[in-house]
Amino acid sequence: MEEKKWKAIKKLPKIDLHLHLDGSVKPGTVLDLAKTQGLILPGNTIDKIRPLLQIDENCNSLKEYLSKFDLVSRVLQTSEAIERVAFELVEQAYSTNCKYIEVRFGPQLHREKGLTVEEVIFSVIKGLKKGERKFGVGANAIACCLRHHAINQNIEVIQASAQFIDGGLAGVDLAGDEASFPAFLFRRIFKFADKKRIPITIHAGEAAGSENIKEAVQHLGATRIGHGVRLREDLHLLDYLSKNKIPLEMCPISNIQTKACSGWDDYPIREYFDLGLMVTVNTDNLTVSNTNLNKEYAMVMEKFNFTFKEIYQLVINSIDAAFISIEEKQLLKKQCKVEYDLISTGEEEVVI
Ligand SMILES: O=c1[nH]cnc2c1ncn2[C@@H]1O[C@H](CO)[C@@H](O)[C@H]1O
Ligand SMILES: [Zn+2]
Repeated sequence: MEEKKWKAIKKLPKIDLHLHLDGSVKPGTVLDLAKTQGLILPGNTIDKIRPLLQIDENCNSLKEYLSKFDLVSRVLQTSEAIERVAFELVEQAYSTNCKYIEVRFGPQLHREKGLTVEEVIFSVIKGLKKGERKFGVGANAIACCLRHHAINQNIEVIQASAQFIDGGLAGVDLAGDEASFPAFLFRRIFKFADKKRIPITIHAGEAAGSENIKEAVQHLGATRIGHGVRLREDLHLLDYLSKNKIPLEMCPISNIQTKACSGWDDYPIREYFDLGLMVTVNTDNLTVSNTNLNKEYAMVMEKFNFTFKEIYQLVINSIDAAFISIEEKQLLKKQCKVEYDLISTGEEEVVI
């Protein structure tokens, strides 16, 4: 990419709405945590541990991608560790000039040493808020139900989440192996979340077809869709999402790695944007996908010829899609506009 454009992308104020905590732990922190916890990992240098946490170009499916979360999970079983990685995630966001993040995690995945669901959520929020204060990056949590977990485990997540709503938790999600567990299996769980008035986003149309997106918006109460790459399989549904401004949290680099489509040439982000869908750009997992928000935006600009003005529209879409109040959105928009005006003429061109 041209140096001038890359500089502009780095300076662009950005938002990340789809970012997993466990998939974004720095390799050095994994080593550090293992050392303090007295755990022996299959590698004791960053060079040895990084490939065990990161997907390579041979990844063939979401299922394979998800296997990269096993190792990191071993060090994320204490309140201190969880709080630390949440704090560091805000710091990582700050380093790419990201102004607001929503961080998702599966509370049930951090209970091997006896933490309660509430304690896990509390630790994540504590770390995020500490980071928010230090780096000036807004940060809220999203609790994930897992597709392979029992109903009562997922109900527990919703129940606990309800206690933290407006106290640092912005919503709930459904994550995990989409190909093996279709969305309709989770109606009861998300009816319950809806009843508790918790905002809902659902991973759908990533490793399975558009029927999961339909189910998510029609029956699970989703007001946002995680990925939604396969929405184009159902044009009627596409029209519905477009008319109702239901945002897609697209994660380009991860979507290519998990084979949500056959490759960059086949990635529908430009098509969706032009059709008026509320497209947003996100990272998914900083470590597993070896990505950051600058890389994601640069990729979109380069591969799909987005002008700088269109790129900024993607940022505005993210603010509109965020699970925050109208006042908070207005504040973020003001903050972003000031920085955007410094790097753009307002036309297609970029000025630095
Ligand atoms: O792209 C994805 N699709 C579906 N599930 C995912 C993705 N990335 C991560 N997770 C799952 O969400 C859990 C909580 O963060 C992770 O442990 C992983 O299993
Ligand atoms: Zn995800």
